[in-house]
Amino acid sequence: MNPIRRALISVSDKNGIVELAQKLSRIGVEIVSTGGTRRVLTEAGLPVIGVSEVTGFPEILDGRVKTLHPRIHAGLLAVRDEEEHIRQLNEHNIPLFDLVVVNLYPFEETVAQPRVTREAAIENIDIGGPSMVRAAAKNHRYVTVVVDPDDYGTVLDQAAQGGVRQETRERLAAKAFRHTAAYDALIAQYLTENAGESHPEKWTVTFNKAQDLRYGENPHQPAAFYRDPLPRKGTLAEAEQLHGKALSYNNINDANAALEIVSEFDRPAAVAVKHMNPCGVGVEETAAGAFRKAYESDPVSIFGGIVALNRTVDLETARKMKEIFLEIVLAPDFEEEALAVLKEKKNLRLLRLGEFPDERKAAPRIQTVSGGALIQAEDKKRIRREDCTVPTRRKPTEEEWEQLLFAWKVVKHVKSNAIVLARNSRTVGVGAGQMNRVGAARIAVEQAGKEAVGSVLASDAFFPMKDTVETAAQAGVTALIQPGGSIRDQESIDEADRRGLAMVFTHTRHFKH
Ligand SMILES: NC(=O)c1ncn([C@@H]2O[C@H](COP(=O)(O)O)[C@@H](O)[C@H]2O)c1NC=O
Repeated sequence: MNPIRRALISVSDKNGIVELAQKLSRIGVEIVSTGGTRRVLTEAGLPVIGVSEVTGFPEILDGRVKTLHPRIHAGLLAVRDEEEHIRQLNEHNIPLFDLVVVNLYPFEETVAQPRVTREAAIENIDIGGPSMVRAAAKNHRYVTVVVDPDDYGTVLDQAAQGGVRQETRERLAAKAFRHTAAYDALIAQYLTENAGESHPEKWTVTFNKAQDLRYGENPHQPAAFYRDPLPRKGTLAEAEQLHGKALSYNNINDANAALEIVSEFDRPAAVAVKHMNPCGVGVEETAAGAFRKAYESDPVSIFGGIVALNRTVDLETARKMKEIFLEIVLAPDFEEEALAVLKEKKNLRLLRLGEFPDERKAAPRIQTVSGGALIQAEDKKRIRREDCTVPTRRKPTEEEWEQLLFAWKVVKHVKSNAIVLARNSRTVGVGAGQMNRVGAARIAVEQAGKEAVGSVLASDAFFPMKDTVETAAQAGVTALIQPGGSIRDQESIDEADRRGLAMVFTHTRHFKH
């Protein structure tokens, strides 16, 4: 147990600080503070020593230098069991600090503001605060460090009982280093993004915990959801849950997949997702029409699915949704009557995105692997008709072009190897995550059944052989879209020509694993 005799308090966010200082003062703790903090405490009638009185030096450079002084840092870092350290402190008349209470300049809040200037951001980089926190945390054998008001109570209780326990000091030191590491990571992230660097030599992003989850992908896997400290409008992490049970790990993952797919479309679109793959996607003139199409795509798989819309959910759509069992409905907004209808379903989770920006900031994709991490840019590439070439004799009709580009947007989000069959702006068959391409095609064709006739087929990567063209043709598919680029492209082109199919090359691959 380490008794608290002297505390160094320097906080930007002054909430709760007067109460803490009052209680410390009551148990006989001497308080030393920086300018603004001292003023607040003095105004509350507390006896406080100014940092300048300890350092014998004024706070200068608009506060850029206040606690950065040997008379502060020696008092934090001295090893108290080392005679020589104590002798040196005595020689220079340096006081020891037993407790450091610091919260830092609000860098996160500053850069979260919409039109923050670089100057404002830089001025909110705290230097003296993290130095004190790190010094105290390093020397936690003797010093207690507090960076979070949630810990005031524990420290006060223990201080009142004679001193702060070792395990508390260790826990608070770890928390302090997490705090300064996250603080610096955000500064590094801000400056790195501003410098336009995408894959720097060190990867130092930080996330704040949004919520604990009951478990991860399976009940024996502990899990939590973390959010980017910077506001990313229109993202899942920013969505507001309006109703229903708490989200699970799999819910969040699936909802994210649904959001990514529905964001591809400018026209009203609805997407139903199961296990990270779309089981139904529909585009129509209205939200209700889009949802009806997504439902008709695969009325079996949508059961227990996650549905995302890129338009406000209206009463008509809500009524249709209510007829089936869904886990989540995610949309930019809900009309009041629609909300009332959907809320009748006790467990249905309703997520409001607020806005639905056309171009969201691409977030890097991080995949941990044994001993490391793979980091890549998000696949934000969108294909336009002008990007494509048509190697077959027959060119797609206007209707086929529309359906091919629709299917292409969907196949981009299906796990590889991926094949999507579409007709009338809705999916009719999805073959996902197969180990060979023709296998995915067969699944999609089988699922489509009669609806394969007159449909189009999209493939996320090139045809290594002509077998997918054969499978498609036999099922009644009339046009195909694929990246092209196989050394055996000509065989697929010849096969398509022989059967009168139109084929489009996008020259872009959309693997998704
Ligand atoms: N420069 C310094 O020596 C310094 N020492 C402490 N600070 C910060 O100043 C803030 C408190 O200032 P004040 O008590 O004057 O309101 C705290 O967020 C603290 O982390 C400093 N400010 C920035 O680096």
